[in-house]
Amino acid sequence: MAPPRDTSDTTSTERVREPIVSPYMPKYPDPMSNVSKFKIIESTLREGEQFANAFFSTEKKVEIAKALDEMGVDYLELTSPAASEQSYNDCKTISNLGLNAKILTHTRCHMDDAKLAIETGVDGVDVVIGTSSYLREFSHGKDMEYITSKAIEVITYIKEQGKEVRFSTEDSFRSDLVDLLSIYKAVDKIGVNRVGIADTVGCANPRQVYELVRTLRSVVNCDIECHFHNDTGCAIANAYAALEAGATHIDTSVLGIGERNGITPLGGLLARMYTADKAYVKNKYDLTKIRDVENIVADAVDVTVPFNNYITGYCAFTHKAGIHAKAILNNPSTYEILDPTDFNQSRYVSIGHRLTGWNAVKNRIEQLKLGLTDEDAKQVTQKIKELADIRPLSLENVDVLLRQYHSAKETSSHLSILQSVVNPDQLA
Ligand SMILES: CC(=O)SCCNC(=O)CCNC(=O)[C@H](O)C(C)(C)COP(=O)(O)OP(=O)(O)OC[C@H]1O[C@@H](n2cnc3c(N)ncnc32)[C@H](O)[C@@H]1OP(=O)(O)O
Ligand SMILES: O=C(O)CCC(=O)C(=O)O
Ligand SMILES: [Zn+2]
Repeated sequence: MAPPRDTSDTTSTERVREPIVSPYMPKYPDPMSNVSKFKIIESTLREGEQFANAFFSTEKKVEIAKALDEMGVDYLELTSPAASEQSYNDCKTISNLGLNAKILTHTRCHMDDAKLAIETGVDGVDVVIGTSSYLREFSHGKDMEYITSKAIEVITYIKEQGKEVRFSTEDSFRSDLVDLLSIYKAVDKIGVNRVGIADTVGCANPRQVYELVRTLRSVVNCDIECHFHNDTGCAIANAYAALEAGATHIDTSVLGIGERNGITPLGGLLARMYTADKAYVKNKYDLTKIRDVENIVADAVDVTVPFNNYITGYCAFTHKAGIHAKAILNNPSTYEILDPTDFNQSRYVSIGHRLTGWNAVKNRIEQLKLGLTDEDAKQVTQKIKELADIRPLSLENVDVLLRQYHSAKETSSHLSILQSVVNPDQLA
């Protein structure tokens, strides 16, 4: 049994933890799995610009690019230079910042776009074209034969310019498997750096992702990038399944912003991967910067960080029910898989409500150094519950109650103590 821990401060983040051995990790690691050596292609400045609210000035793009670079993301993907003159200039500006992250831009499978991309000085080009029957018929109108020969022409050109190149099939999960494997094989043969799988409409589930990536892994030698939309809530799980199956790169955006309801969020992916390989994630990425990056982006696109956001949601590390609170105060690992201190976040134990328990209240009494007994803690807990049945209490309300109980105890007989403490209206 784990020994009890120091429980002194409900907001303290300085606690020693047991090493966490996840029961879900395979006993014998799969050599094809990349959960311990993945790379992040951060696409806030490409996919994120496709979010309905997004308008990024050059200055804002530079600020976001620098913040993501400081966090340690491997790549930054930028909007196509074909989109507008400013987009073209922004590719140049960000390529010239001298960041550690490699700079990519994202283009159609077209020579004109590829040439523009090269002009901007990016490190690499992410080329994409739809292969599903929907997109072949209603988007670009090209058949697989045309797509394959155009892909070979564009990839060859980009490689000749000494740049990194990735070829991706849009709407991969609604594309024909034979078509997919044949085109990936063809581009792998001519030395593409990565192939990409895209769940453009967010229809895939983790099992389908695992199967497709595993199959592809046995067909190509190059790296495999994956891009998941979140329409049906699987974007993080799909990214994880892809890495387990052998994908090497995952696309993210800050807060998941993108077309419709977006893609795999950077913070959510890091939370998931931290659980799988804490050392890799902590050493590679500066997790303490997640909140700052999210605030910059939330502010830029005029949204608030969701209350239940991974890591940074306002209640992500708040424990409420009495049973949870007691155990958390003894050992945070009981109800936390993420250590808030690793993310520069604080843990809170909420006590001003009807679900509270005397152990949590006792912890607060100790913090306030009121020197009450366990019996006192139990009695005052009952009073908190009584008041909180009418409305929740703030921590300040609870503190007033505890201090009043403490002074009443010093001056009154035991039985009158609880009658002398405030009623909820006085706590307002
Ligand atoms: C799933 C994704 O998110 S993919 C990335 C999406 N990103 C963007 O669209 C970037 C922003 N886009 C733009 O600024 C514009 O759409 C541009 C500059 C790319 C093209 O603009 P326009 O020339 O006015 O064409 P429009 O947007 O109406 O239609 C897209 C054109 O690209 C073609 N096209 C679409 N996808 C591809 C592709 N992957 N490869 C090659 N051509 C393509 C279409 O056939 C169509 O060509 P058309 O002019 O012969 O009809
Ligand atoms: O280039 C890619 O792989 C992904 C393009 C995209 O945004 C999508 O298909 O949703
Ligand atoms: Zn997308």
